[in-house]
Amino acid sequence: MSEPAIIAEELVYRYGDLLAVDHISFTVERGEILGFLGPNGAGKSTTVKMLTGQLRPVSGRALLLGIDVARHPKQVQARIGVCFEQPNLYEELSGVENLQLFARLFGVRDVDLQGLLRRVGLDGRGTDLVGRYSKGMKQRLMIARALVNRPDILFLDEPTEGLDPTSAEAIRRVIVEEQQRGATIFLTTHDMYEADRLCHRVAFINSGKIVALDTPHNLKQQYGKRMVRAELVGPDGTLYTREIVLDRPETPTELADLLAHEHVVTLHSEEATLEDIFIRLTGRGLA
Ligand SMILES: Nc1ncnc2c1ncn2[C@@H]1O[C@H](COP(=O)(O)OP(=O)(O)OP(=O)(O)O)[C@@H](O)[C@H]1O
Repeated sequence: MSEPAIIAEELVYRYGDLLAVDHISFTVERGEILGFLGPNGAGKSTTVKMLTGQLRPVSGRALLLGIDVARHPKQVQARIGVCFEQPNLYEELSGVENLQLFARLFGVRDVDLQGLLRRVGLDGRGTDLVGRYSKGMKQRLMIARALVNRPDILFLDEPTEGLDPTSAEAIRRVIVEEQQRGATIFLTTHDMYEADRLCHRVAFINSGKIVALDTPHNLKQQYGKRMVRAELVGPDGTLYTREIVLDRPETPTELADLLAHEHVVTLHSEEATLEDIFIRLTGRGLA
């Protein structure tokens, strides 16, 4: 079996007295989509900066594709794609010129830039100056740029935030296509629905620590409550609802009573969302 795409071993980072990342360890397998979820200030960007060689950990080690990032940042950077934080595009150049510049930087020759623009929904706009692009267009160009060197690992920060639903869906499609090509995706997001849909596993990060890391399914099984919500009609004809929590010893009797003695109009099963679970684990929301 090939070695994992990412190994983080006891990573620590401080800004002065502030412990921003507190002994974080995890592994991401090749071809996996890992969601990295946490509220503002949790330490997500700082972790990514250590993984991508932009910050040197105070202690601990990051290995990408088996290479020690702090020792060989250039070697690692040639094999990854990063779309993170503030747009750093050349506004006085066109979209396609920005991509060409990046391709030259990486010594990539045979890349289909028009194809890349098409994938992020910027076909027909490649010759426009980036300075005239909207915020969402710049974001999509940054994603295209991160793909220029056909990266083995793709780091994406909130890739669909602020995009209209059609563009957001196009970007999610690109993420899945990249994964199918064999790339590993490290996806930072606040969007639990997106994480649930796209990610094989999600890590919850809070105050510089990973508080849970598992598949969305397992997290829901382990921490979430499944329930049945029934809409009922009372004797006087008014509608009311009742919730029955599943997976408890008394559940079968409660459900049988409900069906035998009440007038049930609708019956729906519901499971906890990742957001519910995050709140349960940390006492705070993701916003
Ligand atoms: N350059 C810096 N100097 C000092 N403190 C910083 C710096 N960058 C980040 N921090 C602090 O480190 C902590 C972690 O920040 P980080 O940017 O890693 O969080 P984040 O999870 O990426 O947040 P967001 O979702 O807002 O991007 C925060 O308390 C933040 O204020």
